[in-house]
Amino acid sequence: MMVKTPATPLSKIEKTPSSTPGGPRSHEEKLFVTVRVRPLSQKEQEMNDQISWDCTDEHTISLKNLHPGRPTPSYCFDKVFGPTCLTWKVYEEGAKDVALSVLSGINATIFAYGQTSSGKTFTMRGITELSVKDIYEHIKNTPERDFVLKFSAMEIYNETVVDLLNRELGPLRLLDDHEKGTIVEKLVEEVAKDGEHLRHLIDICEAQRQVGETFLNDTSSRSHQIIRLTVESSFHENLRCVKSFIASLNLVDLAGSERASQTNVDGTRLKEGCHINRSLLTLTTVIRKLSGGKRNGHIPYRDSKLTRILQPSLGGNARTAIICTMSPALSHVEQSRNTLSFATSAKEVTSCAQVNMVSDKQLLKHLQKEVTRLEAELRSPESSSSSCLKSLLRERDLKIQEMELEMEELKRQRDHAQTQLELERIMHREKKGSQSGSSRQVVKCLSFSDENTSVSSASGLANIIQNKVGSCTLVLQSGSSTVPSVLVHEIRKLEQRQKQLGEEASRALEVLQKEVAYHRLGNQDTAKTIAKLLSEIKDMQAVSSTIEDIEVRDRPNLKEEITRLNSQGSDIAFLEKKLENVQKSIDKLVLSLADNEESPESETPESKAKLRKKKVLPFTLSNSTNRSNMSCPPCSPLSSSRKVMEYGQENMVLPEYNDFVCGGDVLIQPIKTNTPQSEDSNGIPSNKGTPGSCQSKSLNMKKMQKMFKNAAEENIRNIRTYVTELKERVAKLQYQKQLLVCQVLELEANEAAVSETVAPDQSPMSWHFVFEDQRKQIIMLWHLCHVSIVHRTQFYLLFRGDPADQIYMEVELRRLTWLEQYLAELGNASPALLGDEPASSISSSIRALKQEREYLAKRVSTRLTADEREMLYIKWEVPPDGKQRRRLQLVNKLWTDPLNMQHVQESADIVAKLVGFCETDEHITKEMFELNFVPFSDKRTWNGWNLISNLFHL
Ligand SMILES: Nc1ncnc2c1ncn2[C@@H]1O[C@H](COP(=O)(O)OP(=O)(O)OP(=O)(O)O)[C@@H](O)[C@H]1O
Repeated sequence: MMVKTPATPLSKIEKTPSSTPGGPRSHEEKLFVTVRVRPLSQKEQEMNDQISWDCTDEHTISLKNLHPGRPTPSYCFDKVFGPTCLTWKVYEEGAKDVALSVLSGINATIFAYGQTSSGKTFTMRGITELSVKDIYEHIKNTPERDFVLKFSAMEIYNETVVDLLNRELGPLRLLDDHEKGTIVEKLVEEVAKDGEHLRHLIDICEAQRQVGETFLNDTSSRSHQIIRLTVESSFHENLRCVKSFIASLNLVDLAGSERASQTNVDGTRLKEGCHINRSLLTLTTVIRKLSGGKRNGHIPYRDSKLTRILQPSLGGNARTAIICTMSPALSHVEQSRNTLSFATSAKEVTSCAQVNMVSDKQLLKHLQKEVTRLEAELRSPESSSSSCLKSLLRERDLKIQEMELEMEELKRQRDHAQTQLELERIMHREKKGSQSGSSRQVVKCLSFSDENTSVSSASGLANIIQNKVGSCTLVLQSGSSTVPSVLVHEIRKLEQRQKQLGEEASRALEVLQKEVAYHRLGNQDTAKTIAKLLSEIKDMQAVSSTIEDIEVRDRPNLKEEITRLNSQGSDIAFLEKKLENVQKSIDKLVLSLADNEESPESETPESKAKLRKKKVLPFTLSNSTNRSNMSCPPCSPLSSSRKVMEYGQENMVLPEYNDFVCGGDVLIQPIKTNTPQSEDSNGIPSNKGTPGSCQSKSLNMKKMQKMFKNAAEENIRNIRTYVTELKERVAKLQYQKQLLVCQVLELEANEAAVSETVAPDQSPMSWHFVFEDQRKQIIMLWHLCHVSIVHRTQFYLLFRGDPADQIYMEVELRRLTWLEQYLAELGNASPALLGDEPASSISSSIRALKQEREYLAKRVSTRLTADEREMLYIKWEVPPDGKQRRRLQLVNKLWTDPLNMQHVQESADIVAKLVGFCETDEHITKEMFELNFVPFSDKRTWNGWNLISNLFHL
């Protein structure tokens, strides 16, 4: 079956093999990388800053030739947008294609990267707005598909993930889901009703975002923001849901990638800077590693929350567009070059997007969820469907009450007529007694509805009846005698009334009889469904017990166990299929029960509408909170129950239902409405089989309805409980299987890691990359953990990338990682839990570092010449503020910018000079770093080391 392509032209998407019908196929493509240069800002203009970049053509950007004679670096990208370029163009040419992939079931991510104030937020706002507009436009133009849009948004601030729709939730955890990858626990997902609602949600998130003022940007975004639009779409053919897609579009506005020292940061801002840059450092590392080919060893996605969340977008199952923003100003040249270098790496990264079709299994899960939700709704007293059922029952009760009242009225009128007739008879007898001898006789009034004996035939009577009504004397004379017309008229009226009463009573009775027959049919249907359910459950029991048998067997080893469990997959799938059938049957049962309760007479247009709505519910794909139009059509149960209803309404044959027994009681006796009425000894018509008996039948009817309902509900309850138990068993088996798979994977991973450490199979080139990477991480961790700068210097200068350094690097990295986590935990723990001791570890480290700097500052005058000092003061921009302060200021600037390798190198050189360390010093050996951080203790040779040992006694 062909999937219709979207109406809006999605040129590239339609061409990709991934969007071709017939199943998900992956499509490899490079990340789409563009660069946007903003105009000079007001501040930059005021400071007479120069424009230092040329957008040579729409793919190339080059640094202006400031030093004639030297070569000018230039960079090529998928697109380069100059300062005059408007956002809609950036969207059209740099993001639209990727963004709209989400409509074809392909994950997409667009993110903006660049230093603070380079225009990331400015650009992403426009891109988000235009994407939303196009997505809704597409939905409007594609009526053959049903769409549901879900919105969520999060912020990563200081390595903490927060929900931007509900900050109250506090920090959110990241969980690993074997199907979906990393998921953010408890992240609120809101269904967007329309474009306006979506924009409102985006505004809420904007307002919630952490913004702090930095030197470069008055409204600097200090956090990474991810807006996620999840699009579910399904395509229907002949009222059947044929294909469903699900994909997410991530719109990511990263925090500034600037160097901490450049943003005039301290305190809180500095801490932010470290975290922001740590995330970005990991992002850079990930991109760099991916750009070198995926086989280039381990990709450290897990090193930061940002990269964990964006993992699928970084070389995974997503199409990705990166917009790198930059300032044109000369003062930001270094940062802009960093940005361009990041963009250059990103260009080489390949992703492998595929169409995400909702598999039958997922659909089944979804439907099961839906069933559970509906069941919960049914159980809850306030649920909509149960209140709907209740109102139907109320309607039914009212109808019955009305009918009972009507019967009462009919009975009353009949009694009244009989009394009148009786009265006339008595008067007639009196008259007869007083006029003995005359050939007069009382006209006998006839029973209800008996034409042969009706009073109408009395018109030809020859008898004279005299009666006195009020002031009139009514006389009926036989033969030629005259009959007063007023009396005849009265009698006819009575006759007519009698007849009407009889007819109305018959009609009322017929209605009740139809209802009874209708219930009987409904019951047959219910019984059939229950029988079918029981047989299905038997099947399931058989499969389930087979699986359980296998479960208790001995397990030779994990791998065999996995193979065995995999072979059980089909059994589990069979069980799941069966479960689905049972669920459907239950729903059918519930529906047919509801149908059966619906009397044909009480089927008002409103109740019909309710009924229709109810029938569709179990087959709706989305939950009730989704104002979804994505529903599968009503299926088979409806047609059968509808047939029953039609039969009940039109073709009902009044039953031979003497045999209709419920709980051993014969509930209804056969009633023959056209049987001639019998008379009692006084000639008064008998009540048996007359409308008078309808009241008691109506009561029986109510009783019967109740019994029906209770019995059916009890059955459904039992079946549901059983199905739930089976579901739990299946889930347990699945869980055990996953657990075992995880164990095996972990074992394999450990084995691989061990073999890698023992016998590194790395080329010198790849070791060089690993070394660089690890060194950067170590430098960042030293900074975060307030490690002694003497230690940093010694380590930095000793380990320069020799392959033999690998083990030392590994050990240092592991220890620092542990240390950082330990400090972070201390930072997060409540003071009550900490007591006095550990909290002081952090501050004592900071104190020790301060003392170390003071100690080194004292050595500035002894270890450096006046010229050397002066040069350093100029180079490190230390103003002449008194001797001691100047020296300390210089030392305080050392080792403060962990991202700037030049700064790190120069800091290390100065500290080495101050402590008299040289790499060839025979007392300082690499071995001393192998097992612990407390190094060589000979103070004579290495005066700084006594401080270091304090630092690591945490
Ligand atoms: N292309 C552009 N045209 C005109 N003005 C721009 C452009 N890009 C950015 N700006 C302006 O520059 C300023 C900084 O932009 P923006 O806040 O988007 O930077 P940012 O990179 O998100 O910064 P931060 O990382 O600190 O949040 C804003 O006043 C914005 O309006």
